[in-house]
Amino acid sequence: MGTSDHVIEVTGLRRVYGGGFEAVRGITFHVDRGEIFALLGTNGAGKTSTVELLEGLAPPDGGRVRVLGHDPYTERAAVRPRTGVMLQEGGFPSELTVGETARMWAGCVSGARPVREALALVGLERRTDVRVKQLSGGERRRLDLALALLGRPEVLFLDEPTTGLDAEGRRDTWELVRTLRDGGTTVLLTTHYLEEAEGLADRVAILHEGRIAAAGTPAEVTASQPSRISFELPAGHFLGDLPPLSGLGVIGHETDGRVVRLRTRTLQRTATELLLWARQAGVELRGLDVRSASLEEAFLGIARDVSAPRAKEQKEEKEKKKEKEEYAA
Ligand SMILES: Nc1ncnc2c1ncn2[C@@H]1O[C@H](COP(=O)(O)OP(=O)(O)OP(=O)(O)O)[C@@H](O)[C@H]1O
Repeated sequence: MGTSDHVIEVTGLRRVYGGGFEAVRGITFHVDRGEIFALLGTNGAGKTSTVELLEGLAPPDGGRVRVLGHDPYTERAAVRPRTGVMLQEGGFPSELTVGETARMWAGCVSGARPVREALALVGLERRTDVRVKQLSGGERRRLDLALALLGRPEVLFLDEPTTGLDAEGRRDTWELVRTLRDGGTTVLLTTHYLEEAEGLADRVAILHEGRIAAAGTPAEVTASQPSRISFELPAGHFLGDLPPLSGLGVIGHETDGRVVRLRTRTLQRTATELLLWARQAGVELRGLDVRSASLEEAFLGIARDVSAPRAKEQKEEKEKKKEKEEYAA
C-alpha cells in the first residue's frame, strides 16, 4: 500500500450496466485508516453500485479501486479475509437458527471471533436458538452485521445497516460502529438517515446521478448552504419595521403569518444586528431559532442545484425537438 494511509482508494470509477446505463460516472475519493466514511445520495444515485465494486463483486467499467492496496476483484483472495461485508439483502437459509447460521459462517472465516461474542456485539445473544425466518426485519439486519464482524475485519462495508431498525436499534448500531472505528476499523457505509450520518461520519460524499456532488467533513459540506433564523414578529410590528434585510446580510426571506424566516451566509452578523434592533425597539423576538444548515438541508440543496441545470437542458432539448417536428410537418 506504499506509505499512504488510504485504506480505500477510488479513482475515476465507472459502472455501466447492460443496455449502456452508466450508474457510476467517474468518481474519485479515498478513505483513511480508522475513518467512518458515509456515501449518501438519493434513491438510484449509485451508492450500492459503488459499494459492490469496492467489495469486489464486479469489475469496474472504468477507473480503479484499491482496498488495502489490492484490486478487490482480481485479488479477491488477498482482500476478502480482511474485510467484512454487510449487503442490503443478507439472504441466508431461513430454516437455520441464529446460532447455526453464525457457526456455519464462522467456519468459512479464518481467526473468527467466538460466535457468542459476535452475537452479543449486536444484541442477539438471547436469540441464538431462534430460526432466522422467525426474526424481525431489524433482527435480521443485526444478524447480517454480526456475520460481517465475525472475521474481525480491518475494513467494514455496510450498505444501509440500519434500514428496518427502530430508533433504539439504530442508535445501538451507530454506537457499535463508533466503537469499532475507535478500535481502528475503517468503515464505509451508506445510509438514508442524514441526521445520523452527520453525527457519526468523519467524512461524507453525496452522490447524485452517479457523480460526487459534494464531499468533505459534515461541517464542510453544510458550510456551502445558508443558515436560517426564524422568529415571530413582535405585536404591533411589521416586516418593514426591521432594518433593511440586505443590510443585515439576509439573502432570502419568507413569512408565514407572523413568523419570519431569514436565510443568511453571515449568521453571526445577521443574528447580532437583529438582536440589537430588538433591544433598541424594546421588543422580544418570540420563538427565536438560529441554526446552521443541517446535512439534510445541504443534501436537498445540492440535489436541487445539480438537477436544475439538467432539467433546464432537458426542457430546451424537448422544445427544440417539438419545433423540429412542427417544422417538418
Ligand atoms: N443490475 C442492474 N441493471 C441495470 N441497472 C441497474 C442495475 N442495478 C442498479 N441499476 C440502476 O443503477 C442506478 C443506481 O442504482 P444503485 O442501486 O447503485 O443506487 P443507490 O444509490 O444504491 O439507490 P438506493 O438508495 O435506492 O439503494 C439506478 O438507476 C438503478 O436502477
